[in-house]
Amino acid sequence: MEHITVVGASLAGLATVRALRAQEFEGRITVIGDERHEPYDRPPLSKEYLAGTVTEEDIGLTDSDDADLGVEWVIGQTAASLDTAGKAVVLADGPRVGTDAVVLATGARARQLPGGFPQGVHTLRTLDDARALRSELVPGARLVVIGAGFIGAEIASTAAGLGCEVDIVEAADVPLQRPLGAEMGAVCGRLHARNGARLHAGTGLAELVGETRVKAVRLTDGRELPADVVVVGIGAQPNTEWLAGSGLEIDDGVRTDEQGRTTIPEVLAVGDCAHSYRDYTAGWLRLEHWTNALQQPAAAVAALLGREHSAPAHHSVPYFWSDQYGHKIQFAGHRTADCTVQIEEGDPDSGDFLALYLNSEERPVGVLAINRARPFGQWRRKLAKRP
Ligand SMILES: NC(=O)c1ccc[n+]([C@@H]2O[C@H](COP(=O)([O-])OP(=O)(O)OC[C@H]3O[C@@H](n4cnc5c(N)ncnc54)[C@H](O)[C@@H]3O)[C@@H](O)[C@H]2O)c1
Repeated sequence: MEHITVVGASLAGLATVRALRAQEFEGRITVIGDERHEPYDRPPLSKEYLAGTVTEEDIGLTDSDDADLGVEWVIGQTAASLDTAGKAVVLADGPRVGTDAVVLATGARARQLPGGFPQGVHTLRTLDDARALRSELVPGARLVVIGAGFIGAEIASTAAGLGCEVDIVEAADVPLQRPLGAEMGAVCGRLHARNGARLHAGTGLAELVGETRVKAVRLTDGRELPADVVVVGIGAQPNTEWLAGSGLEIDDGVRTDEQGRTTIPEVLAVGDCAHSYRDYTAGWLRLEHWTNALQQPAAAVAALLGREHSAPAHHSVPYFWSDQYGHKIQFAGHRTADCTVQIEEGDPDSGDFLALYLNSEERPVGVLAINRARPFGQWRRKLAKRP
């Protein structure tokens, strides 16, 4: 194998390149990325970068060691199709990048509302999105956030800290219901009220009011919330449309095994765009977590280079964290519908506690902590030891 092409120049793409060199691949590497920026870290976009406490330079992911990776960066260019038979990635403006293998690391994008919308309505996924939103979050601005998931909650928290008036609209009965369940989702929901943001749960967006510029948000329950700025944080979808016709199995992401192998040899997928069979959960999961984008590529590269036996298997426990109103929320493991929650230490209402998720056999399969990083780390390691 002489030339490997990585499509996607964000965390998973960069982690792939680093893993290729760390695992002694000495051939040519090309990285294609459609954003016009070098790889940067996304978690600060809804937190410190939005708050203005870190700069664009601070969130850059590459360091001086990366200069030695010997990579050809094709930045600001979109891959339009994958010709698996002809072994090439075809760029949107025509050129073909011939290659021996491809690692897909195209990530996901923010789900958009259908139809057009007036000015003042934002999504947040990219640095350019964050720049545009940041300029609007001035003290006293009335912000309505649609969706109280990770993005919505973090932006609400940052905006409240900047002196904005914040309303959050959540379709489910509590925020973060899918990852955390109803009981702990409600605990996270109470953080908003305690910090001056109004959470409207169990209702959705009916209409954005305003012709050229947004003025209000009309809810499905008939209420109208005045708005100077609106953020839509209603989930993400994998960037895989360009792979239609490639022969890859696509179903909410590119289907892969634990190591990122697709159904086509020499094509792998990693990070947010990969819908992988996970040994840890004995099921299919498309993880949108930073840690997965960082870790999965090393295993994928080992599989690609035929070095699985010398590289550690990728069985890591799913993990995410979120920073909201000065609270560090951390979760590891996998919540299933039959889980019950047991408070191990602290008190959920104090915003400082650790809870275990027990399956029907009373075995811990997940751990949630707010502001309890140390015991959380111990539990995370214990969960990782589970077969
Ligand atoms: N700390 C973190 O891990 C973190 C932080 C920011 C972003 N992210 C990533 O960013 C991506 C997007 O995050 P997100 O928060 O948009 O997705 P999400 O899936 O976490 O949350 C979306 C929320 O919007 C709600 N919703 C959906 N449609 C709605 C509607 N019409 N009206 C009101 N509510 C509606 C859902 O019930 C859900 O609570 C994900 O990939 C996420 O992992 C992660």
